[in-house]
This record gives sequence, structure tokens and C-alpha cells, in this order.
Amino acid sequence: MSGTAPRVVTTVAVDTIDGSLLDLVPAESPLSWLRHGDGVVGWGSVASIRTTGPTRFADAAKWWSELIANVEIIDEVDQPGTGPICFGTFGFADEPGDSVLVMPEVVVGRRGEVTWVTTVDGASADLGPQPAPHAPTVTFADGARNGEEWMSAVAEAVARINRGDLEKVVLARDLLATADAPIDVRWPLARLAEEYPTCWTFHVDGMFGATPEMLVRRERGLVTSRVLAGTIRRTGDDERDLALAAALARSSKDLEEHEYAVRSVAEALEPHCTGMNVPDVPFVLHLPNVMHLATDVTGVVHDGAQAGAAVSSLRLAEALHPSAAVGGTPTTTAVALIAEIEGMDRGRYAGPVGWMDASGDGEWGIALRSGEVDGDTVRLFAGCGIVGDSVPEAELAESQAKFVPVRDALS
Ligand SMILES: C=C(O[C@@H]1C=C(C(=O)O)C=C[C@H]1O)C(=O)O
Repeated sequence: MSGTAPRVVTTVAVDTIDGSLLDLVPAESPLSWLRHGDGVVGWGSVASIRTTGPTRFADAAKWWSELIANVEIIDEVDQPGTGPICFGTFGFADEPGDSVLVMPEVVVGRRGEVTWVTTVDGASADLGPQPAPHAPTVTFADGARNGEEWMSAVAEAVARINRGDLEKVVLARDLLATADAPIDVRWPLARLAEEYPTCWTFHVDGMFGATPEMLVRRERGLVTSRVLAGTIRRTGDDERDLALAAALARSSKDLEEHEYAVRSVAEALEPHCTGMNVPDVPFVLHLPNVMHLATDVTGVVHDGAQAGAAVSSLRLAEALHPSAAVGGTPTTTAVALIAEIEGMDRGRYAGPVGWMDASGDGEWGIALRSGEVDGDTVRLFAGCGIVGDSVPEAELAESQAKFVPVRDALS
């Protein structure tokens, strides 16, 4: 833990800011959570905590509650995301589970017509555009496994599923990008926000990407989760893509994969919610590189015995993680199989990433279509849901399509 408890957090409304909020963010430790131009960016760190292991979510949640208990809040906007907020990125696996929560010194947020700035202890917030980042020059290489080796792991998973060990497992692989100089993450972030406006463009402590999957949003008692599972690559030909979308919506392999993911989310939310709505039939989400089967699950969170005691968005993320969209079914068997045959440490790939405010409202996406930047290297990640009739070559092609967002953003 670093930093001392801040005294005063002030949120004020400001005039509309033209262009992307990313233009305001300095190169030093930028933070981002943006979709369709709305969301929050931040910089500076007044306090942060690193947590690990199976208690990483609980430890981070406790730290945040204690921190905000000592803060005086002056908030003239009063929306989800105003007042003090933290950004976080959590490890996928319990071990090592390296996770980070950070409270920025300055946050700029936008929600429709409303734009605000939050500062800690009167920090000065320069809302002018920052010098633009430079394009990196990168080369790509295989990560822990090459394509052939990864397909063997997929074949092994299919064999285990067909022998009855489990129903679904998500297997991932990594690529390594090396640049000629340290990478300014604002470069790929700007590209991702522009190319994937329907996704959440995030960056926290080196973990960045544009995820289409919302693990959980809690906003004034309403809980939403967007579940994705079942994927088809786009061809670039609109007519063909429409036919493929129709085929995806009827594909029994993809519907099965999807059903596991929806069920895992609904079951994890159920103890915390009333009035849940779980649609019977998924819709097809169109992204520039792929299409997914998608289901939006909603519910109303219990109030809790006392005011403010309702379960926070971070604790909901903990309850939902790992959903069958990134782990498998049954969860424990799938997570053990991932550790056994995937051949790499996922780090914070496929873990929750997002933000939370003092009331516990927040948004936690799943860190997909993502990479982890460290100086002049980036580790890119992509994974695929494997079921009994998955074909290794098709899964390899799907993983390649899922690398495209970050790959292109670095090029
Ligand atoms: C695991 C990833 O994506 C997940 C797996 C999907 C699938 O197997 O069809 C689809 C969306 C995501 O839930 C990834 O992008 O790395």
C-alpha cells in the first residue's frame, strides 16, 4: 500500500470537452474506461494497493471501504462514477492472482451531456490536450506455445470433455510483441477506442484492451451482465456476414457453449438479486473482427440490512469470476484443467477490470481482447471456449481473430 488517506475529494461539472477524453491523459500512468466516448479516464495515484491470492477481491474491497470512510466528498454532479473512484485489474487465477486497485488524483468523466472532473485535495487538473503519443514499431512472436502446440492442448481438452471429465473449458494462448522503444499505451488505446466503440477500452496498471464483455455493472441497485460465448469470424463481406450470423444463432455447438456461460452468470448473481431477467435466446453481437452470441442478464440487487450494505460491484465481480465464458463448466474442474494444460500464467487476462465509486456502483469488464504492456513489450492474449465437438484448427483461427484488435492497435 502507498499514499496516505486523502482529505477532500471534489467533483465539479465542466463544459463539454471536444474529442476523446483520451486526448487529455498524460503519458505517465494513464487510466481508462471508455465506450462510445463516455466513461472515465484518470491519472496520478493518491493511493493504491496490490493484492494476491484467493482473498485478492476481499482485500481490495476492504481497503477501498476504509479509504473512502476517511474522505470528505464534495460532489455537485452526483452520478455513478462521480466522487472518489478507484480503477482495478484482477488476476485470473487465485495463484499468483496479482491484482491492483488505484485511486487516481484526477478523474475526468463523461456521461451523455454531462462532463465532470474529480480531484483529490485540490490537485490541479489540466484539461488541455496532451502531446500525442508516438506509434510503436513492433514485431510479433509466439508466446508460451506455438499454434501446433496449442492445438494439441485443445485436442487434449476435447478428449477430456468427451471422456466425461467436464463440459466446457476455455483455453487461451499468448503472443509476444516487442517494440523498438518503450510503448506509450495511449497509442493502442486511442486506436482501440476508435475501431471498437461498442467495446470498453480499458487500461489499468499495464493491462489494456477493448473488451466486448461486461462481467457486471451495478448502477443504483440495477445489476447488468453481458455474457458472450460462441464466436464466428467476420469476412468483411456484409451479406456473407449476415448469413454467418444466422448460422451462429442456430449452431448447436455455439448455443451449448453459450448456455453454460449464461447459466454460470445467472447462478452467481441469484443469491444477490431479486427480479432477475435471463433471456431464453441470445442475440448476435457484431464487432469489426468477430460476431458473438450475447445475452444481457439483469437483476435488482438486495438492499442489505443497513443503508450502504448492499453488495458492491467489486464483490459481485468476485462472485461472478470466473464465469464459464472464460473458465468453463464445472468451474473448479475447468480452472484446474487450464492450469494443467494451458502452459502459461494468464496474469490479469480474463480477470475483472474496471472501476468502482464510493457507493459501490461500478463497472467490471472481463479483460479480453487485451494485452499487458511492460516497457517495450506487450503480451497479447486470446482464448476460445472448447466443448465436445470443437475442432482445434477452427479454434486456432478463432484465437487469431481475437488477437486482431490489440495486434492492429500496435501496428
Ligand atoms: C476468451 C475470450 O473470449 C471469450 C470466449 C468466447 C468464445 O469462446 O466464443 C467468446 C467471448 C468471450 O467470452 C477471449 O477473447 O480471449
